[in-house]
Amino acid sequence: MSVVANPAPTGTASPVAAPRDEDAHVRIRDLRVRYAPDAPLVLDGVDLDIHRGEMVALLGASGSGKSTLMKSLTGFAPITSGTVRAGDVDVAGLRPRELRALRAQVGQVFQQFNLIGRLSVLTNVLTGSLHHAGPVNLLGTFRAGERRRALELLDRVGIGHKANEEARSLSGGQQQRVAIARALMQNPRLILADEPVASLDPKMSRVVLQLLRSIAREEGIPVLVSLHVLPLALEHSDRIVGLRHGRTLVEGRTAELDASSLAPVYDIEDEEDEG
Ligand SMILES: Nc1ncnc2c1ncn2[C@@H]1O[C@H](COP(=O)(O)OP(=O)(O)OP(=O)(O)O)[C@@H](O)[C@H]1O
Repeated sequence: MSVVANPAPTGTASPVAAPRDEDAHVRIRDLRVRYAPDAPLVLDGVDLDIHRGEMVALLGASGSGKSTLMKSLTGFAPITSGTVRAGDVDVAGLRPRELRALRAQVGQVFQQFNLIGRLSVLTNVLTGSLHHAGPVNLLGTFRAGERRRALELLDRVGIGHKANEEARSLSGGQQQRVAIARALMQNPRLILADEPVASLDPKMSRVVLQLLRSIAREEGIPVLVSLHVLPLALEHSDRIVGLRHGRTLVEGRTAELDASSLAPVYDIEDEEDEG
């Protein structure tokens, strides 16, 4: 179970300890990250658990460390101290080959979709399987089983009828669903979605977030999603973690949080006081 943080008084934000479950798929403990030896800490003692079947929303002002926290799970951020575990893998100190294997198991979804626009929707989804394969001719050599699976996934995200269209001809919301199908094509053990709805209108944002949450629930894949819009986090997550200046300011079950308990995450006056 989790606790609702008592938002720290102005200027004294502090991490909040919540009871931890040793079975969590993701277990981050006391993570500190700095990008260069003399640079300031970007993450300063962050703990995070994500369980199977759970969608956790990451909130925080620009620069609070959300992307860095996600990158720590795929070895793209330097782990200065602390532990980062994904499944049974300790991310710090992995060799390049081990890192590639880890990344193959993590589905990633980004704000800008990152599709190959001139290729078909189906081929874009199929590229998700390349994480587990050697170099392949993108246009010809996917196996029939992979094509079937890609079509199933396109149906799963609601755009099977678009399979043969060029990716660039789709709307933003449809492209993001292609990106999610591509992530699922990896058979991921974890999905990281870094501001996946920042380029979408409110209606499409809801569609995409509902889809991610249903994937978490129905496939049991843990999902970590960073968001900028507080009501979306309150509507579409099981748990919320609010970062501020690289520290956990608020953490709790979404059902136990509301806009006022999360407001300090974005408290601008607080920043001015600290300056
Ligand atoms: N590769 C890097 N090298 C040096 N500094 C970095 C690097 N990546 C991020 N930072 C710094 O780390 C801090 C946190 O950045 P990060 O992107 O993690 O924040 P964020 O909360 O995701 O922000 P946003 O919401 O704007 O994407 C920022 O001060 C940023 O400049």
